[in-house]
Amino acid sequence: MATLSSNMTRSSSTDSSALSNILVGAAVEDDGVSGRMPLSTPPTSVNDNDSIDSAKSHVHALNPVEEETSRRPKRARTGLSTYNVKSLLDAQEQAGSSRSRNASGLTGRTLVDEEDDGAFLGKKDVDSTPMGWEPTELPPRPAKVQRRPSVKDRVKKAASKVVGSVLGKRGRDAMEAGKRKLGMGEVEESPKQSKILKELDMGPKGVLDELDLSDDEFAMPPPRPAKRAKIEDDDTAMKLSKPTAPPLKIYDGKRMKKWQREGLYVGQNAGMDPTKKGGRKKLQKQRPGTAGSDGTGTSEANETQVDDSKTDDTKQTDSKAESERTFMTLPMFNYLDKTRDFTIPFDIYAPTLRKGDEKPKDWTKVNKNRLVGEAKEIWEREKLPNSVCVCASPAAGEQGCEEDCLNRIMQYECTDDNCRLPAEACSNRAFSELAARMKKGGSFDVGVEVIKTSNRGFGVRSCRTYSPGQIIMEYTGEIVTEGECQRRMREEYTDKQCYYLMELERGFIIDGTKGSRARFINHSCSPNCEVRMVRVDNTPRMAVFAGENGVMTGEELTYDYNFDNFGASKQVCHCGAADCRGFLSKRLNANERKKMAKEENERKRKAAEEAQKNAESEARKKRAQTDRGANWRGWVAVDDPETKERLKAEKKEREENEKNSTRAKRLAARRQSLPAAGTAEKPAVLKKKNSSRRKTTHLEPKPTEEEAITGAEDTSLTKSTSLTNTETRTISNGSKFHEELDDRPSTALAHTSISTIVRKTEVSISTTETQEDEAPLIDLAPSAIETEQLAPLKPVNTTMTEISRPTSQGTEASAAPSKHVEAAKSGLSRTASKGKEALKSVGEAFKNSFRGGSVSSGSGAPKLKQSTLSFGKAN
Ligand SMILES: C[S@@+](CC[C@H](N)C(=O)[O-])C[C@H]1O[C@@H](n2cnc3c(N)ncnc32)[C@H](O)[C@@H]1O
Repeated sequence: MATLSSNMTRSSSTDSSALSNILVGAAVEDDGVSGRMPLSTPPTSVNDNDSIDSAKSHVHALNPVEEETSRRPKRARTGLSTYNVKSLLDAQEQAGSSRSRNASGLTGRTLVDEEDDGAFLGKKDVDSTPMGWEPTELPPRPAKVQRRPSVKDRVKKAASKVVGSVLGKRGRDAMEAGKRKLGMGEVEESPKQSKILKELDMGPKGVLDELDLSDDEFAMPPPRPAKRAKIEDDDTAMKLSKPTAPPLKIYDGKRMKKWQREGLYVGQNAGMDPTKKGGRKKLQKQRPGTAGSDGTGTSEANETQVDDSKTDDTKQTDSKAESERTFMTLPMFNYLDKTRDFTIPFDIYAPTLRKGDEKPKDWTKVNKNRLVGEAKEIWEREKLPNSVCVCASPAAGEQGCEEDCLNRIMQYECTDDNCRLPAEACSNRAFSELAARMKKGGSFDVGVEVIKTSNRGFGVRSCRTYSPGQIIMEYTGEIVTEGECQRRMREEYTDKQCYYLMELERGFIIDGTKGSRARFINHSCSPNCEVRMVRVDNTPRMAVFAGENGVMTGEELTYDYNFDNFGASKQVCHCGAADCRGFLSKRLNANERKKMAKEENERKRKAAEEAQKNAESEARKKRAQTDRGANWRGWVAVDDPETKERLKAEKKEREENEKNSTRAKRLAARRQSLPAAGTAEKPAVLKKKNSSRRKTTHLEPKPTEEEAITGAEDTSLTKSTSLTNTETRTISNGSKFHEELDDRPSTALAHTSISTIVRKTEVSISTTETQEDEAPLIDLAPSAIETEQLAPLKPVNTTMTEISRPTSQGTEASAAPSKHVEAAKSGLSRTASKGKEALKSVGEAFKNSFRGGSVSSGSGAPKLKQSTLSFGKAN
């Protein structure tokens, strides 16, 4: 067994810190090198597997068998004990637990403590080893171990480079002084800066307290210089600093919207929502009167020049729009489980078709017009001579061939043959612009896509912005004659819901069934596009142009179909415009609109009347149903003889019952107690001479159902019955009123009397007229009318005087009714039931007497004197 020496050695085979095999009390005899004392160095690192396994090695060392297998150098192994490094590590941890760890996660401290200025492992540390030995003598101080500088050290070093001579002095005062010394000048501290400096100043060991923290370091990093911004001289710098925007055009003294030529969202501002109708208006409000180029090419020089003319206002608006452009915030976690609507910022929204979006079937895309059949021959014969425009060269930065260009007015596109201006200075070359765009062929250049709408089939959406009047796409298809078009409609398209026919010019029609995307453009009464014909190289072509407000990215393209409806049926319009005409119909001029409005009003009035009538009849039906009561069994066909029989029997039974009822008996008794007709005393009112006329009107309830049924069989009888009953009922119910009437002509009175009889089922009006110079009349005494509790009724004398009326036939005509009146009088005076007949004849008499004679009044004309049918109170 090897003995332990008080000397500690390090394996000579190691010369790095990683090699930390610590040998204690090397056995000299096994060493092979007698008398040579090993160098004693402390372990330098515990980050060494071999070291960690040293305990194991120790065991091995004690075991000669195992020792054979060990790979350690024989010199180091033989008869040596090692430190239990693990224990040492534990001890070290305990001693220096408050110290910081290095990047490897371990303390980074060695047994040579920096704080102790490199002092060797002290007694305290050695005590903690389980070796059970005491160092008797400390070896000489070893050379300082080289180690990697810590982060802290490196920061300090960096700081020292910055502030140079002030290194070592702590505090900002010293730093400022140093900076002054270096000629860096005084720097004003911002509040944020001073706060951070204060924090860094804390404690005597503030690591960063000597760093120079100027305002620049807190500010946002400066924008990256443009790659090409290698500024040669001041002039170039000036030029580069100017933004390169498309030129602004001044129209009517107002600036208009700026339309750029590149990018999906050119000309659109942040904050606008192309999916909302008000978006564009809002945008225009924000930027009133801003103008822009029409999207056709202008030179860079022009752009710079026009930009110079930008007012401060425009610049401010631009910078505002710029500042509005914010990044979309990241979703917060607590929003993930909530569903809510949000608007995607306009420049993130990409109107692109997605997988699975419905695509039109039965569509053959044809991007060029094709002449079909007859059309070809006629087409070639009808070539028109070319016109030439005389437009002057435009001023710098402007374009020529504007609104007053002859070619434009004549619907000709300018070409090198008919226009003297160079292409880039001419604004009337829409189709050539379109051709250039289509040649590029990118989705931005094509600029539209076909989408499925909710209620109008397919439609077309813009994938970019278009300036007002800018060409969007050509309407192409097969060019056919009118005859061929008719034939196709009759024979080929009978089962089609949509036609894609567009009149190109007189006699020619473009059938877009096989055509470009333009055929899918839907109608709107308030459209954002228009379709125009333009002759290009003498060939008429049809194209869709942006309307006067331009078109925004994502908007659906629409134009006014101005449909001529040949058939009676009109298609309902779903454009959703505020001023929608309601149908896919023709646009009307002012007069036509007026006429249409009038007709529409009339139609509405009639519809309202009809509706009211219907409502009334419904209400009547309802009322009748509720009035019928529980015994109502429904309608029966009166044509059915069985039913008729049954109804008659029922009616008879009812009448019998009524006759035998107590009420009937009471009424009969009352009737018997009345004085006989013709012998009744004069009512009080007759004694009173009254020069004024008085009219008493009784409102009568509607006829009962029974009466109605009876009425179907014998109208006149029903009327009479009704009248009699009415009179009786009216009085017994007390539902009455009377009104004082002014003097009125006797003819009117005659009318009233007639209406009393003829319209007896509705209202019964009995009129009393008293004239001083005439015979006494029978009337109700006022007291009787006003009395609440009426005395028992008695038949009263019905006196009717002769009625004379002014007719062309003279007195003969008036004599006729008087006969009937007499008859009625006698009838009435007998019994109440016979009175019905009498009244009927009276009615007839009146009717007859008025038939065929015009009523006139005059001093010599006979007067209608009196007509009274009344029941009065017996004295
Ligand atoms: C030239 S096509 C337009 C493309 C069509 N939506 C499609 O799916 O093929 C015309 C037809 O579209 C429909 N349409 C267009 N605009 C409409 C509107 N504003 N309201 C209702 N239907 C409309 C009508 O059926 C019309 O006959």
